[in-house]
Amino acid sequence: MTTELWIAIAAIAAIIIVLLVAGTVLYKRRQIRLTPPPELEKKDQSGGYQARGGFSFSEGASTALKEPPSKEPLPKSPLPQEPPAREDGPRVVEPPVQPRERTDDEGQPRVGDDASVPRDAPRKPIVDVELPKESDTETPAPAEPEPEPELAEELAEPVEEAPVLEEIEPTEGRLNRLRGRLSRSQNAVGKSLLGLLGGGDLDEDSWEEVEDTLLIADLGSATTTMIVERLREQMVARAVRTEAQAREVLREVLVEALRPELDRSIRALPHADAPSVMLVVGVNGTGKTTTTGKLARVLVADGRRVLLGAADTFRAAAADQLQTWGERVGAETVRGKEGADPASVAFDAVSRGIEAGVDVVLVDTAGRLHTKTGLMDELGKVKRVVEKRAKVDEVLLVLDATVGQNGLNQAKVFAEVVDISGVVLTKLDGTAKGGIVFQVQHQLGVPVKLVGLGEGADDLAPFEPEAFVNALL
Ligand SMILES: Nc1nc2c(ncn2[C@@H]2O[C@H](COP(=O)(O)OP(=O)(O)OP(=O)(O)O)[C@@H](O)[C@H]2O)c(=O)[nH]1
Repeated sequence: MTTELWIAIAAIAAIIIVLLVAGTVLYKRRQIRLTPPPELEKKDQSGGYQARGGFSFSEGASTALKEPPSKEPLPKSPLPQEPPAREDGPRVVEPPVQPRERTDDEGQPRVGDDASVPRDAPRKPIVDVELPKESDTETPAPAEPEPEPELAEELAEPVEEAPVLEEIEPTEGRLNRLRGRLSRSQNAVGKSLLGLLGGGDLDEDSWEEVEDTLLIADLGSATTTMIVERLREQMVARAVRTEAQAREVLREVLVEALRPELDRSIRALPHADAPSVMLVVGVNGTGKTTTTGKLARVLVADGRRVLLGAADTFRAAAADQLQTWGERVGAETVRGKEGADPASVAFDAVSRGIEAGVDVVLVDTAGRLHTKTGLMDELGKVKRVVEKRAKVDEVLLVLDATVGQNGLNQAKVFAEVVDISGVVLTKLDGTAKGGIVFQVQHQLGVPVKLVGLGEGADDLAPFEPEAFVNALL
């Protein structure tokens, strides 16, 4: 072999070595390799959902008050009239407005379902009993013999005790107290994300797993794609090399996806000449009545005078339930007869609220609505009619976090019917799919303002993106 040939072989070998080195360097630059921190950090396993503040209330845009109700009769929904009292003893009166046949699809009706019998059927007629005149009460009734003492005890009507006003838990730092509730359900998502992003090389398979984790947590495909793209982009741009850096990027990307800049204050502050008016809407069973009650407590604790309107007239128990919530904090409840026009009850409640000079009127509406037209008629009318008396400042849509995509589809229909201004995500304590928060905001275009984290009276907290993500991670 000649010297030239040896030189040529050596040159080729040198070129191959240079190419190999350059290739490896380029590959390593593109590859995200995370090195674990030198010492394993001892982390608070409970999630650490730390609330920085309490509930934030604001005043809605200025309101144009109309004339008092006597001057402005309701065009379409006259208030249910009491039948005139008759002198000839007790009689049976049919309810003034017959409730329509409603579907009750295991308590979770879906938009578009056909009508069927509601869960509370059959309904009892209302017995109208003539009240004794004042003069009658003074003369003892002679006919009935005195019952035996023990029997008298049994027959005695239970004495209605004045409701005892409850202590309301301070609203400040409420998320902090409820931290365990949220973290129990959300931990799985956070842990698997950190597990994926915190260990070794991030190849295509790892990113697919990240995507799957987000999808399983109910973030939806659009939000998932957006988050994964942003994560990849940020990890490369910031040359992330350690687990701590990865955690920080993940935290920032998730917070950003929750749009912390949105106004999440509850428009509950009164106007100069009228109370603030809030409608609580949503499919039945999502927690509307409970949320209305919890919100009333928060407002009372904040020193506000609250009036409740039980416009869910399809189920007598719903009005009872709301009234009980009101009594527990000393708030008056305006209710109509079962099956009455929800719009007229809502109108009545707002009128009463103006008359009584309260700060805020919370109206609980019915969600047992099955066709979009029915929903439009019902809910649209409630809002229109109420606005004859005062401006509606806030329409809160209550959404059950455990229901997932179906619940979101229903929510979209509500959002098309009334302009919702905020979402309350309930039952976040009972699901590992808290990712619905991301989707709700993305798809409905309104902020999640409150979260329900339990069945307890004070298990309602303001939603704070940063606190939520911190708990997640
Ligand atoms: N775990 C949990 N349960 C909740 C939460 N919010 C409400 N609930 C429960 O959900 C159930 C339904 O709540 P309601 O307030 O009656 O629901 P609704 O939407 O008013 O229902 P209808 O009156 O039938 O229209 C009740 O058992 C509540 O205690 C929450 O944040 N967490």
